[in-house]
Amino acid sequence: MCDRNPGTRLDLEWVCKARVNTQAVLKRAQQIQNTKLPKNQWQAAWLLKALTCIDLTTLSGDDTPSNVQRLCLKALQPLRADLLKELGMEHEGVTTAAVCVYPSRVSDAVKTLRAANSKLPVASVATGFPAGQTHLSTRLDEVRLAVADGATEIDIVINRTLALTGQWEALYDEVQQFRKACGDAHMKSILAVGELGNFSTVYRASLVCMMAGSDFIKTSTGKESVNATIPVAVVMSRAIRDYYINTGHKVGFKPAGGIRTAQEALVWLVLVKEELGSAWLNPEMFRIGASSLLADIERQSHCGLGGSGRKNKHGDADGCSSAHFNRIKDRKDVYAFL
Ligand SMILES: O=C[C@H](O)COP(=O)(O)O
Repeated sequence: MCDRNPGTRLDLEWVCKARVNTQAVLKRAQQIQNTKLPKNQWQAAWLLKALTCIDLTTLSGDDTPSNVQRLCLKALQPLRADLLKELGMEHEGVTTAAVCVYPSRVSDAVKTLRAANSKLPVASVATGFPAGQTHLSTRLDEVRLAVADGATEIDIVINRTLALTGQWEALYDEVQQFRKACGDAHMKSILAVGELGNFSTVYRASLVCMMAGSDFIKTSTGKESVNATIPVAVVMSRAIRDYYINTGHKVGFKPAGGIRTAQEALVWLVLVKEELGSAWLNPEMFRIGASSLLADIERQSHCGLGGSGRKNKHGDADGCSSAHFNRIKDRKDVYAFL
């Protein structure tokens, strides 16, 4: 990950005066959703970009060492070898950005990745995920234990009660303590936007989390009834942009929850490119938290490369003729531009 956000003092005047124009946000979100998505030779490159920004996640009550191991191995080899070869990326070490698990599964992930000689980051959710309704001392211990087990990224959930009741100083103080407990581990702050009521509260909570030193702000846990949406992402991106303009510190953005299709992933890339710019379009500054997006990206990459996802009578994947290879040979360059 890139340079850390050191945070700033709590600027309560900025936080309290901030108002979000709902109609303007919805209009902008609509424009982004109507943007023409990349097709043909560009699409595979964009999908590859999306794939490298995924925090490949499993957050289930029935997680076990073996399904975490499988998740890690998938994160290390997220795309079929033949598809990578078609993209000319077979020697580039393409992986997802990180794996993301519950605190009690961190050691399983670390063990698997170490055995594979990989430095892929392990992210742990923490602070009473998903609700955040445990005592502060318990939430802080959870962060410290996950770091001690080898997590290098911590996805904390914020205390929604404090945000909903406008206790910004208390929220700032808690998030600062989480950041301290993280030590060198990078901290992503989950706002759980589906529970924050309105866009102004989302914007204010985003500012407070960034002022308290969050390295990323993240939309959702994936467990609320409303998770990552484009309008809320417009609001959070504007907060990131405003914070950057005012402080010079870049904070990353992580939509998460309910992102399941390659098409949706492309819209998220468009949003980041349009609202934050290309400097954010990389795993250092942008992540997609997702448990089941990868399968569709793999499927669509194959289709985007001319395959139908079916095998022909010789058992080869459709659409992988040598003429086809020639048509796509510049995709590696395309990828480099994104
Ligand atoms: O942080 C990541 C989310 O929990 C993933 O949500 P999802 O299972 O809806 O993809």
